Amino acid sequence: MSGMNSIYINGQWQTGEGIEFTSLNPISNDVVWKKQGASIEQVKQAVAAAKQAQTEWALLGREKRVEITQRFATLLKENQTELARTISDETGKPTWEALTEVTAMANKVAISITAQDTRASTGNAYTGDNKNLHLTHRPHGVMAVYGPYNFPGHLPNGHIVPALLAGNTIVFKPSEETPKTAEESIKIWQEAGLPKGVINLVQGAKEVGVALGQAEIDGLLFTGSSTTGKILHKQFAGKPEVLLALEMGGNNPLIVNDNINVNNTVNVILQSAFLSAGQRCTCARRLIVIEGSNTDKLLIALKEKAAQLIADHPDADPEPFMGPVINANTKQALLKAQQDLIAKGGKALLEMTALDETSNLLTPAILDMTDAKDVPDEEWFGPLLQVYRVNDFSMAMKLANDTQYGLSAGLISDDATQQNQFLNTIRAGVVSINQPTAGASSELPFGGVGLSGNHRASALYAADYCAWPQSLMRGTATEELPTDLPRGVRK
Ligand SMILES: NC(=O)c1ccc[n+]([C@@H]2O[C@H](COP(=O)([O-])OP(=O)(O)OC[C@H]3O[C@@H](n4cnc5c(N)ncnc54)[C@H](O)[C@@H]3O)[C@@H](O)[C@H]2O)c1
Ligand SMILES: O=CCC[C@H](NC(=O)CCC(=O)O)C(=O)O
Repeated sequence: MSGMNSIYINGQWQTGEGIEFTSLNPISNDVVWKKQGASIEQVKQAVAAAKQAQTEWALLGREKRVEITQRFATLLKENQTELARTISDETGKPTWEALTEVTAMANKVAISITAQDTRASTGNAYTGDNKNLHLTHRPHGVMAVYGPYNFPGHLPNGHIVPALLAGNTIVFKPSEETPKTAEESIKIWQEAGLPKGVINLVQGAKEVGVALGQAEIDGLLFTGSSTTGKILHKQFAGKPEVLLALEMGGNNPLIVNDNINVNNTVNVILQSAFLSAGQRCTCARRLIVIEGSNTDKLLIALKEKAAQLIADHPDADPEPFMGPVINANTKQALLKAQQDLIAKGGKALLEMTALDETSNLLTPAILDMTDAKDVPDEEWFGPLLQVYRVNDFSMAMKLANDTQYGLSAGLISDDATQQNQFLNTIRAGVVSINQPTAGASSELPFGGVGLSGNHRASALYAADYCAWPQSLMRGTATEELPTDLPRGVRK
């Protein structure tokens, strides 16, 4: 494979014939990857190759598909150091965190196999007594998978593995920020023995995403921003035959009761808000504190410990808590968002600053927005936490649900009544009690309501959107067919 090959179609690496683009290390600004993306014609070829390969892949049988995905998991473990290095190079994530991402990718295989067995079996899934009834699940066909930059390995993998197990073929369009991670992941699939055409890779920015959405695909599995998700949703209106799964962002609330252990609570808040420099879709964006004797103590301790979080390059010594944000535009947008929020009446308990001119390392921001006016209901994807002080739990719940999104939400409280009310009334797909909001489990469904998703949850439930159920009512021999109609026939 020559160095400039960037596109993988029908088992062959090719030079891209589209727009050249670059992925930069977000700390050093060194070039990590620079190649041409796919042309519209290459996108069409990738979809055609996936279509061509699909029937044979589905007929190969589940056992063989399981075997190949398991080999992929083994190879991920064998290559974890190199793949984690690339993830860190492209995203700036600490090495420890990039390694957990590769582990999550490998673990996804066993979880997806079990999920498929229990939720969308390709055998007979009917469990009743009627011998004539059968239930199985069939693949959709060609699935387009769109990835975000924040988990460039794990999140696309969470669509790809279950889709392949179900017998679909894939055209993968990764984030333009993280092409090298995608390239290396595809090479691992290649080594795992995936037949040609079963997985195809088209690199590029938005224009490649648009072209893929206009091609003859049977499903589109998207993880990314609500802005892009809404565009795709409009684009697929009137196309019920295309499966659309949207995993999008959130403006996630975290409620904290007053009667809590301050030190431990601070740790949960920091993990919720600033893990991955706030670049997790489940990160808490709004901290809602119920006023009481601990409030001032909690906010002072939060500010002090947040100021001690180390933002540095992936293998710095001492080890960093977090890395940079993804690029210079995002860094500037976050600094501007902070200014705008302060202009709306926010008070900086801890101000976000750029650590230097050239890298995209930012320190965390904690803004008290209690007296601010007209605060937009927006997701700022970075280390920016808004604080709201409220008088009681019912005000906290009202504010928590005052969002068009509904991805994650958390409560820190030992009060059983509050816990119960929270669970019964919070509008969010991924909820936590006395646990960080970020770090959701792959062993549960993962997805949001409102603007955060379209009710096609991923992780454990990805098996559901990767296949459609086929119900069969099977009679015995034609000889056994009824000799007459049961009623309504003139004799
Ligand atoms: N709910 C989840 O599971 C989840 C997980 C991770 C990230 N996210 C969200 O993703 C966002 C960060 O990721 P991002 O910035 O890479 O998202 P993004 O929406 O900018 O990009 C996602 C993908 O869509 C492509 N794309 C962009 N515009 C397009 C268009 N008009 N048509 C077709 N494709 C297009 C991009 O090239 C990329 O591959 C955050 O909002 C975060 O909350 C959600
Ligand atoms: O950035 C969005 C994903 C964040 C991550 N969630 C998961 O990994 C869900 C589980 C899965 O998809 O397997 C998190 O909550 O940290």
